Amino acid sequence: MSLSIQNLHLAHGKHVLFNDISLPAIAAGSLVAVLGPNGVGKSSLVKSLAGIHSYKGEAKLNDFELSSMTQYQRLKHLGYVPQALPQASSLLAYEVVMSSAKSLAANESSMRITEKVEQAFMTLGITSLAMKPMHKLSGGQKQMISLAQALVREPSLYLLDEPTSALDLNWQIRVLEAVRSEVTQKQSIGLLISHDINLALRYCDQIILLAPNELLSAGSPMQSLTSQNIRRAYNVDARIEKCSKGYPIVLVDQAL
Ligand SMILES: Nc1ncnc2c1ncn2[C@@H]1O[C@H](COP(=O)(O)OP(=O)(O)OP(=O)(O)O)[C@@H](O)[C@H]1O
Repeated sequence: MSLSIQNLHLAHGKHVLFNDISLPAIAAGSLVAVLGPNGVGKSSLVKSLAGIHSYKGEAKLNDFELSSMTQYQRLKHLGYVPQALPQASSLLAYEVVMSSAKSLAANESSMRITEKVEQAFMTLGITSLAMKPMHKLSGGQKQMISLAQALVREPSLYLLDEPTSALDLNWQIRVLEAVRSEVTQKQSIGLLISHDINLALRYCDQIILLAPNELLSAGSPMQSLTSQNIRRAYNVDARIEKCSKGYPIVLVDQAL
């Protein structure tokens, strides 16, 4: 499986976000960070791939043009986790994840669906939330249920719009380790929008770095996140160092 994006043009009416962006092919098993400053078009890019906004150009999962997919094919192949948290309701978290699993599973036994739902809660380490009503969950807990709704459908392509923005330090690591291992084990592909460069450096194979109207770089984390590129994208002076555990980290010296 691979994701290919060629000559992509994204706009909201007359407001052009990107013109003619092409990326190196993204292979199965890759987790790819989409980074860049506020308002640059990260969510718009992912929403376009998810079928929420239109695009011009080519965005293919294998040979399948994403914009030509039916609603059912999108449900089957794409795991979109939006920035917005799921709605508060009296439904149990378990029921919310179950309904996501059932939306696809016409040919699966109810025992198999139940196994998948339980597995999604276990993968994320959130079984203690399963029997809680959605309106009693915190923001971060709701965010994890939103991710469980995507995981349970075992998509080929995850489109994750800041999936750890509401999570504390411990849960950010646990959730990203779960996503990383899911993508590797199932040989799916993940696009992960984030403002946390250090998490992206730690968990992603590739980084797409965006600046206004421009793809600054797309490649390995160390290729993409040079001081020069970070400066151009975010207007800050920054250094890439290694922490005592050997992970690369970005240290910001000052905003310019
Ligand atoms: N539905 C829409 N209609 C018109 N303009 C939009 C729409 N959605 C987003 N925009 C505009 O497109 C630009 C990119 O927005 P987008 O949400 O994609 O940015 P982003 O990089 O994800 O930002 P952030 O990091 O702040 O979440 C912004 O200028 C925004 O105002």
